[in-house]
Amino acid sequence: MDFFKYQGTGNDFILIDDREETFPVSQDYIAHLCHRRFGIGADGLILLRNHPAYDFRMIYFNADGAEGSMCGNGGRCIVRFAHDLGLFEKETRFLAVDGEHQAAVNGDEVSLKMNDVTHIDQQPDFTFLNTGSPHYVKIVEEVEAMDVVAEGRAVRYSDRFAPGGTNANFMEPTSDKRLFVRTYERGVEDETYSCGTGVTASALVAHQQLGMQSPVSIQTLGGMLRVSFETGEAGGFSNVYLMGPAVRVYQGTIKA
Ligand SMILES: N[C@H](CCC[C@H](N)C(=O)O)C(=O)O
Repeated sequence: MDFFKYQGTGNDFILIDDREETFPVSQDYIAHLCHRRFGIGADGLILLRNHPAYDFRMIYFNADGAEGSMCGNGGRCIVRFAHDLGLFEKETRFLAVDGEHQAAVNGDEVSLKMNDVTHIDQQPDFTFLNTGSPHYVKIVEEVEAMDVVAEGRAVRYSDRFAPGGTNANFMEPTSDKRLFVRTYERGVEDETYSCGTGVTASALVAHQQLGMQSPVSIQTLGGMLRVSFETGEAGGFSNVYLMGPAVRVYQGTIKA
């Protein structure tokens, strides 16, 4: 079976063209393929399937092999993959676990429209919101020096977010238009180099809490992303876009 490897700001994914629907979906098998020692190695695996009403359908699995909620960087990578497969030229519409997404390719950049965000749970020392996946966002100082794995894991497994858990983002404003964000990802159970839905959540929190204006630039361990948005009804957000590079890095064959 052929596979392709893509990455978007260092969030890396195995992409499979599964339009024939022959991929043997099983949690153990997907976890094995994503394993960085025994497998190909990736933060997640994504199947591209046909859909009668859309250019394609995205089915996303976290590195632990379980089907995940929406993945923003994975969404940008599958758009690049569909473009490489010749499924569209400049703009596309596809279906993911959280509904319809529009996207566009422009050189190395892929811009992905995210779902509107209506409900934001503002607590005294953190914010919780869903940008396709659940995200805890905390504003911190010296994010580069933090132990993101230890602190993120404590949040992820805390009673507050049981039983589903959450992704955990730690963000530091570095100018009036810029953030540095680090993310502990549930389902990978580690810090990743970048998390698209997490960066999106962080930008919206930066607007709400710090008055940061769209577009917000976000530095991650794996590179720069941008998020643009409009403020909607009753404190919500609409026309939310996640933008940044997404590229193919190699291709190969999975041993039968
Ligand atoms: N890396 C992803 C997030 C995956 C979500 C996953 N960790 C979950 O909560 O199921 C992103 O770029 O948005």
